[in-house]
Amino acid sequence: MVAARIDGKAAAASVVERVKVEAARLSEASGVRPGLAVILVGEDAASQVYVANKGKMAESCGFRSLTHRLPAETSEADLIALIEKLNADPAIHGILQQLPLPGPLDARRVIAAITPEKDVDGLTVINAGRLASDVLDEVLLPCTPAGAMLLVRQTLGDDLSGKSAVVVGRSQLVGKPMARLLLAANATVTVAHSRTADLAAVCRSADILVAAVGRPQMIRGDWVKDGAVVIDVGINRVPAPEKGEGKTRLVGDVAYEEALEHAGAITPVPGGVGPMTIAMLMANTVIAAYRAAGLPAPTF
Ligand SMILES: NC(=O)C1=CN([C@@H]2O[C@H](COP(=O)(O)OP(=O)(O)OC[C@H]3O[C@@H](n4cnc5c(N)ncnc54)[C@H](OP(=O)(O)O)[C@@H]3O)[C@@H](O)[C@H]2O)C=CC1
Ligand SMILES: Nc1nc(=O)c2c([nH]1)NC[C@@H]1CN(c3ccc(C(=O)N[C@@H](CCC(=O)O)C(=O)O)cc3)C=[N+]21
Repeated sequence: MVAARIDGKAAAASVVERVKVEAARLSEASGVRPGLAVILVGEDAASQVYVANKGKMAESCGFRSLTHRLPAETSEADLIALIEKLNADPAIHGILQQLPLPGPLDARRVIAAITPEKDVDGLTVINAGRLASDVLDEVLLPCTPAGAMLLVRQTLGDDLSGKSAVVVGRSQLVGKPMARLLLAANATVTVAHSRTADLAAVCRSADILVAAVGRPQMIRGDWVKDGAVVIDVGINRVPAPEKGEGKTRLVGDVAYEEALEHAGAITPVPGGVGPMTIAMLMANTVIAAYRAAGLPAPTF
């Protein structure tokens, strides 16, 4: 079998088209323009790229977009003071604190300062709790699992009854919320992690295999059940001497070429889940703006 390639770039473009329409509708109904504030502390190279992409995408959606770049030495008190100012600013509907934070800054305390209604990364305890408790009409979902789930639904439909899903990774940002979304769609879900015994055998049981580990090409082709849908969340930069000295390329957590021989459908890296993450951030911002205006929010 040769797998179908799941085109995350195209799916992301269609989400962004809907976001633009919904933003225009909101502006007509209430004069509100969605506002997104991104906070970047320090100089993390990868984060710089994501932040620039997010800002460009927000502007193309017609949002007000602000990026706060703070030096790595910023104190926790100053960072939290900025977040509190943004919490109180009626022109801002979404606040995204780029992670990881440098040095002594405590991500848990910083994230906790964000008002849950503006938490477009879905990382506050309140939004994690809403997802865990099926309070889905009020939740803001983490963008990456929400985007990955859209790709699953596009491939298999909305109801995953009778399907087994394996999520490799249990982070707060990706693995755990992904498992909860698959469960909400009626899949039978297993969450694997670094302490799992015989990971290859666990993966082979999956009709839907989600890799969110952060280890380049760890999941081999023969770990993939024939016909499975493979969602590769991993973004790993590896040396690419074939492109020239010192060059790098992005690979996922799945050995893509090998997995192509087994999977029914698979997301590439780049061009899979990554673009969906940014599209879902725009979707969350427009959802937060509708709710702030007291209007029923669109669903994606
Ligand atoms: N496409 C996108 O938009 C995004 C991509 N990413 C990428 O997704 C990947 C995962 O990110 P994130 O969840 O934040 O990462 P974390 O490092 O927070 O979590 C990694 C998870 O993988 C598990 N793990 C590590 N090594 C192994 C192993 N050998 N076998 C099985 N499980 C293992 C860990 O297990 P344990 O809990 O036991 O330590 C942990 O649960 C990264 O490559 C990241 O760059 C992240 C966010 C967005
Ligand atoms: N608070 C927080 N929220 C995040 O969502 C978050 C974060 N911190 N820290 C880092 C990770 C990583 N992440 C990516 C987003 C987009 C692409 C993306 O657009 N990728 C493109 C290509 C990127 C490229 O070429 O460099 C693709 O896969 O096709 C990748 C990775 C969000 N993260």
